[in-house]
Amino acid sequence: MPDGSYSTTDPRLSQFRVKGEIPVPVLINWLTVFAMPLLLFFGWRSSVLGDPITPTILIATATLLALNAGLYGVLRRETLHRRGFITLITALFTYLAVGAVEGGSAVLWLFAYPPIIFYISNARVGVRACAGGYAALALLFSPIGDWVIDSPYSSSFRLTMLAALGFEMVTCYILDQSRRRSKLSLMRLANEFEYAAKHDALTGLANRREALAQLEGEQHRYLRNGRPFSVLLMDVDLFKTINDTHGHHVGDELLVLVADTLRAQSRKIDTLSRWGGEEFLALLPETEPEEAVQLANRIREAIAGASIEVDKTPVRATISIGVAGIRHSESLDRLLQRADEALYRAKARGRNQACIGEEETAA
Ligand SMILES: Nc1nc2c(ncn2[C@@H]2O[C@H](COP(=O)(O)OP(=O)(O)OP(=O)(O)O)[C@@H](O)[C@H]2O)c(=O)[nH]1
Repeated sequence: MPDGSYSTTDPRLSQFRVKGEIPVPVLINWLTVFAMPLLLFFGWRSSVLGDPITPTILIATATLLALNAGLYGVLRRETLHRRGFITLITALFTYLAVGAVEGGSAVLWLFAYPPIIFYISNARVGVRACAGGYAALALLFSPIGDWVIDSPYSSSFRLTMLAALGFEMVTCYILDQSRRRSKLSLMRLANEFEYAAKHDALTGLANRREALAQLEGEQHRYLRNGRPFSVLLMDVDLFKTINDTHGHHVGDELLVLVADTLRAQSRKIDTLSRWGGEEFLALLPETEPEEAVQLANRIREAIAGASIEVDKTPVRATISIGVAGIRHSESLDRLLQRADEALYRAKARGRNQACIGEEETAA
């Protein structure tokens, strides 16, 4: 079944991109582009108004924001980019509030902080940044703040600002949680679809399409670095008789038993798949045909020894196996054809046997 472990969701969520969603680095760069003229304009305005510090702060912030974006363009380090941006805007907004820039009205820019911070960082960082910012503003607006700065803020402005900002932060948190939840369910759905597209519903083994994809991957590895691999093509013997005697549902149970036995007998690196109705294919990486035959016999014996109970009577199945190992630069079709021919021979020799391709032994 698909991996449903999404309890620590944030890192995986940020990697999972829903179509149409603005990527965080793109948003940061756009915000930087919009912020630069604003910062330069207000910097110029403050210098005209005779403020000695604000122009320097605003121009320095604009420069650092541009540098942060430029650095991302070169290094492509998303975390660095995001952290740089958060640090710069946090410092800027702190200065706007503490410095009471524009006669104190610049503190209104704080309303831009919660939506940005929740979008570009994970929920934990968003909550911490907003709670920290809110506490700092409450402190600034308290009598303690009045000792520190010559505050231009009226008491009604302070009250409204704190209430409105608190309201906005809570709303942003709720919306962000909802966005994350819907993203999470999309992610689960995508995972389930991907699983269903690659696996057989009855046995849970890889399906034929996935097996072919794995075979192609293994063949590329073989052509690149010469690592051999083998395949086992397996077919349940006289399966029609089992179905006819006990019913289709018992046939299905036996297929599940065969799949479970295959899983128990093979290695982690092997790919097991349901190749067709009662046919299975095992892809055995880094395995010479001789070793593959040994494994095939182990599987065959294990399956012959396993049973399901029908009306208190054990019902068993046996399988026949065709073994083939990749040779020279042959195609996958040829390899599978040789495995099929070997399987045919195993059936012809009386079933419940593993046969290796004849050319294999001669090679
Ligand atoms: N229960 C069940 N039966 C299936 C499934 N898929 C295919 N089959 C049956 O598998 C049987 C395959 O029969 P045959 O191809 O005639 O071969 P066989 O009876 O296994 O005989 P040999 O292969 O010669 O040993 C058919 O009766 C199919 O209906 C499935 O998913 N569930």
